[in-house]
Amino acid sequence: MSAAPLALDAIEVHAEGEPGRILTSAAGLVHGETMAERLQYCKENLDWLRRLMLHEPRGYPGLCSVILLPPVNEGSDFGIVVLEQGGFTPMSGSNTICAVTAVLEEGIVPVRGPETTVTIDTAVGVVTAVARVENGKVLSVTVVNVPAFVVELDFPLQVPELGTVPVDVVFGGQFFAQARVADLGLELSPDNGKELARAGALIKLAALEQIHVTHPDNPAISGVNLIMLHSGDRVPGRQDRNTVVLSNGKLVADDPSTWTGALDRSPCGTGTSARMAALHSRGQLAIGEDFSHHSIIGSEFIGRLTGTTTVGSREAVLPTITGRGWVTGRSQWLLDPTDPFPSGYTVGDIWAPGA
Ligand SMILES: O=C(O)[C@H]1NCC[C@@H]1O
Repeated sequence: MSAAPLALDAIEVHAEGEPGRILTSAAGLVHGETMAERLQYCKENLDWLRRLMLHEPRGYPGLCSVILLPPVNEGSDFGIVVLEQGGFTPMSGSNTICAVTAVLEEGIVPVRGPETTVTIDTAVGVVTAVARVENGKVLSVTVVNVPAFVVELDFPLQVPELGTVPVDVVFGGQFFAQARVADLGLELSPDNGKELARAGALIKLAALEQIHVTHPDNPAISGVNLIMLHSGDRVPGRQDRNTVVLSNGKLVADDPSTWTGALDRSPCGTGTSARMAALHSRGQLAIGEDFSHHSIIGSEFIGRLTGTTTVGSREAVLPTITGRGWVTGRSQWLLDPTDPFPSGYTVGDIWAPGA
């Protein structure tokens, strides 16, 4: 008799265009008492699972995923660890919106009223989300994110091919380097996706070498993870827009021309949080003001800063992000013991070498 395949249940969701595969039965694979220990366990032991889900033949370059976990804090509904193409991450806005939409619409967490508050443990702290629900349908999710803070504005990053690119180094749940797209001679249009992804790859390679950042309260969270290209100074009446370039596998330092990143299809929740911290620091966004942030496909998150705080010795802001999620499918993913690709595979036509 042959051994049974590994079976993982999932709810497929997208938040303003960004796909998130919510794994509802993978918690048994993750160990650790705290969320930080669980994230570390995933990084050290479960990269095969990340690649199994996100790579071919079960995944695609634009896909993210989330492992739903039992809560570690009293009063929390569940915990999350996020699987992105570049690795495991502690927090993600679009993926939190996907997870909250999935658990409420599929009855994993009960709907407690037309405004249901869900409390989520992450490795960067407790995040709450308020879902507006009508007849079982989640209309929108407001994520009350962890504090966001600026590390440095206009850091002069030396980027091969692009020259000196001023970037804001900012934390919004993960670390970002954020550049004005005009400084790269590019425009934020879906048709420019390849050029934007390539510029993001070049900036990320440079950022990994030249920018060294660590979260003051959580030394395990370090290094620039994502690159945002944005529309620049906040100008009244002009639409604020951005794209975040997601690492698609390993960056190949000696041959960035082969790199094939994917752009976040949503306006990026952690990126929008970080962007609001930079705008606030520049005097371009007040506490309590709505910040309408559009993605490369024109979808929108509404961000808002609800107050200020400190993180370590840094001034920080308290961001919320509101967006919508839609369930696109229910799935069960199998891994047969005889499958010759137990952690999927990638091919250089659509993936980075070494992904
Ligand atoms: O919304 C966000 O924060 C994200 N979307 C995909 C990658 C980032 O984690």
